[in-house]
Amino acid sequence: MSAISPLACENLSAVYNSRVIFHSLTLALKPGVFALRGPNGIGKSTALRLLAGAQRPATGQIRIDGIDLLASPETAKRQLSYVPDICPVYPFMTGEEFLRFVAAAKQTTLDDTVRTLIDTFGLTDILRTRFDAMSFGTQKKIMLCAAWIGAPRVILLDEPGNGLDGPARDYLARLFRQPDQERVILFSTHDDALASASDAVTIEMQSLFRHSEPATT
Ligand SMILES: Nc1ncnc2c1ncn2[C@@H]1O[C@H](COP(=O)(O)OP(=O)(O)OP(=O)(O)O)[C@@H](O)[C@H]1O
Repeated sequence: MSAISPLACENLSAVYNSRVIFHSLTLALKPGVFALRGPNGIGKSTALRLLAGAQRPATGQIRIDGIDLLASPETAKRQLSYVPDICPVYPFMTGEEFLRFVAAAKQTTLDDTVRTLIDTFGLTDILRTRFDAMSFGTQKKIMLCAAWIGAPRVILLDEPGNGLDGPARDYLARLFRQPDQERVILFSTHDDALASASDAVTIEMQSLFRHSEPATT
């Protein structure tokens, strides 16, 4: 196993319109599955957006598999997948087109792992449907399948159980339980059942702030 932490950050801070949401957020995760927990407004979604490179931190450093995400975003993002809670909609694409688009962007193909995910989520027939004709939960399942494309070392999921039916949530928990010696999965959730069924290590958001209390709403 590589000694480099797949996901690490130091002194991250997030500021919206000069309001500090948090600062000094620091972590270094070994491979495993981690549930990011904390009250509404503490900054879980914001932290995941920063770690995914979808939003620039006001200060701090992020390393994906040892690569500086802010200095070398394209290289770092090859080892990273991120599924936000509200997924961006690709109205004119079918599910299959979207998955192939992501695979092409990652210079790979849809491997057996992804095909198994598609099959188990029951998506095979609906892959020919356009996004704008899919339910929220179906869109979410396709985005989750996309997260596994290219076997990234870091998968960041914001409330991955939201919108999923019971069997799909159970499957997600089973998927999280599969040991992977190389990968970090970090997901935020308010769903106690998903957190415990997935055997995830709980990370309280509060514990990541080194020097001060975060702002909450
Ligand atoms: N785009 C934005 N502009 C201004 N403020 C924002 C923005 N996004 C989030 N915030 C604020 O940042 C704080 C943290 O929000 P965030 O969504 O990261 O929290 P959270 O822990 O994920 O909350 P929840 O559990 O409700 O999903 C909140 O006070 C929120 O109002």
